[in-house]
Amino acid sequence: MQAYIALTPGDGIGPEVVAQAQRMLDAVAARYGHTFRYTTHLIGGCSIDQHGTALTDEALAACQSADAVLLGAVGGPKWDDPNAAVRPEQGLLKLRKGLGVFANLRPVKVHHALLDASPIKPEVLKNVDMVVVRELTGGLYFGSPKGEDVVNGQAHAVDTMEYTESEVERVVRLAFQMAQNRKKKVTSVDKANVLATSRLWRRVTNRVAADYPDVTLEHMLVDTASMKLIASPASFDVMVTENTFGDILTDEASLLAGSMGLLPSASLGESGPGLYEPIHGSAPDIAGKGTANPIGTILSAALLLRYSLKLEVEAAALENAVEKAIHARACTPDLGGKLSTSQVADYMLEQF
Ligand SMILES: NC(=O)C1=CN([C@@H]2O[C@H](COP(=O)(O)OP(=O)(O)OC[C@H]3O[C@@H](n4cnc5c(N)ncnc54)[C@H](O)[C@@H]3O)[C@@H](O)[C@H]2O)C=CC1
Ligand SMILES: CC(C)CC(=O)C(=O)O
Ligand SMILES: [Mg+2]
Repeated sequence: MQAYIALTPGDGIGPEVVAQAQRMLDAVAARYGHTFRYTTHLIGGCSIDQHGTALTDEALAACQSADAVLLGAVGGPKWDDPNAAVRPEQGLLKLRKGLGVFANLRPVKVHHALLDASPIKPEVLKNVDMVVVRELTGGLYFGSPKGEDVVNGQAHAVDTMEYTESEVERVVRLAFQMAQNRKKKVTSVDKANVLATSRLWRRVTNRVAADYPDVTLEHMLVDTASMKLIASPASFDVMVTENTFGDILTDEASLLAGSMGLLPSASLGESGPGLYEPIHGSAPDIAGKGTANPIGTILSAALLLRYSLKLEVEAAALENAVEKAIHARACTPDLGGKLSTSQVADYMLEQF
């Protein structure tokens, strides 16, 4: 097949990990007789430096016309001035909104060869295989009003958590559909004892659940969920939650797998290109050192093959290459290995 993939490497380790994922995609194309065409676009701090904005309309339009978008990460200390009018993260939010990708799927698996890489006891990690479905284009990151002003002579800031019924319904429905093909359990995470948005979330989830009688639904408050994720992670199958809760809970969940550098994500909408990115940020503390773990981005490329290009065999082959590398502990220092970012991909390519 012929496919057009837009690359948005971004800042910090973003370009380092996207380069390795692109090498893996090229290997897939060569082995299975596909042609992948790429364009590369600035996003985040590098776009601010060049264009004064974190994502130009032209870059967004190019991503919208692609079959899929593969992103690295945005941000870094250079652009962290609290007084700055433009921030790198605005580019990422504009891209997610512009692509309409409301559901961010973040699978969390524990590889038996990495049990010692996690601070959690091995017996607790047994049978962990879950996916967090994070709402991605609503909630606190997008609600209005948002911003700073002065009230009664005092600096004042506001962020707004808002959701409509249809925004909740579409992402919850997707979570139930995923659960039907998995262990048939949905855990909906909210803060319904305090937040109005969570009470709406819970009501809509209960209504949607009636359409999926084969799936068990449990509701869990987010504070409890953050504890259970560490205490009994194997009890989860599909966890569905709003934007901010999902953002935070998945960084926590990366500890189960062993490193922030391991977890991939796929962001999907009703139609149009999907957006694929590791769950981590631009990791300024290791940027430029060649030690970033590329696996989260390579697994994101596998999800791109699966969801956007419908190439299941190819996606599984890429995941298998990652499995082999992990099994052999051909890994970067975050997993106790000695390999560089590109050497991890070298190893996978040799086995591919
Ligand atoms: N999707 C995105 O583009 C995101 C961007 N950010 C931005 O990234 C910048 C840094 O944020 P942090 O809070 O430091 O979060 P981070 O996710 O970049 O890093 C957290 C920790 O995980 C490690 N880490 C992350 N990815 C890794 C990888 N692939 N291999 C090995 N170690 C890895 C880092 O070295 C660091 O110690 C900030 O500007 C933040 O706004 C943060 C999260 C997501
Ligand atoms: C950088 C933020 C906009 C979001 C984030 O941390 C994430 O998507 O994981
Ligand atoms: Mg995050």
